[in-house]
Amino acid sequence: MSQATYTTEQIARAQRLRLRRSLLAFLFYGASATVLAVACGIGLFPLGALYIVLVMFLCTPALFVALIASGANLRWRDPSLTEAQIAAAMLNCTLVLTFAGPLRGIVMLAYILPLQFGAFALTTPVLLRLCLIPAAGLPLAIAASHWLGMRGAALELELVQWMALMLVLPFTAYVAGRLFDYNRYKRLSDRDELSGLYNRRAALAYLDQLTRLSTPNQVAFCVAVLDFDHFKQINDQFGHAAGDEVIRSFALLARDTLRKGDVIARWGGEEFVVVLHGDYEQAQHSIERLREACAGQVVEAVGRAVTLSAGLALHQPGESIASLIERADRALYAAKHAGRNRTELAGHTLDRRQVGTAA
Ligand SMILES: Nc1nc2c(ncn2[C@@H]2O[C@H](COP(=O)(O)OP(=O)(O)OP(=O)(O)O)[C@@H](O)[C@H]2O)c(=O)[nH]1
Repeated sequence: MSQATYTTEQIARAQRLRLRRSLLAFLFYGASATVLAVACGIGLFPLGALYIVLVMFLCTPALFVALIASGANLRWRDPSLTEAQIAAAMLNCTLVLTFAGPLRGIVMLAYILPLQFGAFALTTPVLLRLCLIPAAGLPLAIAASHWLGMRGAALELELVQWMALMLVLPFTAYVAGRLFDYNRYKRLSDRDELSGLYNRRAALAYLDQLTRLSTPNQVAFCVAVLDFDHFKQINDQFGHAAGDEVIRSFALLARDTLRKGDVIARWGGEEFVVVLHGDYEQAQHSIERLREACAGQVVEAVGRAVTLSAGLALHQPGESIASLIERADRALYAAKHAGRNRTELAGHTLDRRQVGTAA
């Protein structure tokens, strides 16, 4: 598999996610439109304004969905268009506020909602920059509504409400931005830089959690230790960068091949650990599928497939992580000895059974 091929796959996956998120905006706008329609029904929002707002509420998410579906978003610095979508939602909120009359005091709180979508995705400075829209937009909406003769509260009250909003919004932006920082830090500390997989620390934390669950409730899980065959030769023959490429393409293959819920981590060097849920048979199936997929995937940087060997161990109730890994490691050693490109099961006794062989 070439670098270009899996980059395309990654982009397609990210685009699907972005599209799903943008489609969710229809729900947000739909719910807001329903509230406004009710307000209109009881005479608190003008019908003519409702039509204008409905058109905007339909066109705005449709525009973003079209940009993402067509791939035009990929030309943006942030292809998720998160900042643009939040800005658009805030502008729409300003439009509603222009016609909100006596409802303005409560409707202005709706500025907080789009900001929350920026949590985990945008930094505090960007979120604070977005707060400039309500900071300037709300006074403009108030001025326009007074000019249109649709005033809500007394100007003094409107001013105090605006000031209160200016207190709440930057604080919300700050908290949302901190969530982004936390998320980024967590990703950096849990992930292996080269492969993008979980690192050893994250895998150990996950295993620790599982072993705690496993003892009283008998949650079955297995651990596999995987290791590329003759990887030193790959490095010696094609160079370290090509070796890195093998690791990267394997990481992508593993993500696509393993079952949902199986967790793979780069244990170190060219060694990986997979935590597999279910019993021995199911785990064995999953690892064999991965091993076979790896053996069948030509890595462009080296012009051939690179095989791997695996050792699989079923966690015994009360067993420590170190013992579990050691048993899987011993099974891996046996797989290497038995000729590589195969999976060996770690028996609870000394008896080990070969379960997969090279084609
Ligand atoms: N390119 C690259 N190579 C690495 C990395 N980490 C470890 N290696 C190399 O992986 C190789 C592992 O070699 P060995 O432990 O001898 O094992 P092997 O050649 O795979 O042989 P078997 O495991 O017995 O099949 C060494 O040459 C390491 O330098 C890495 O991040 N990138």
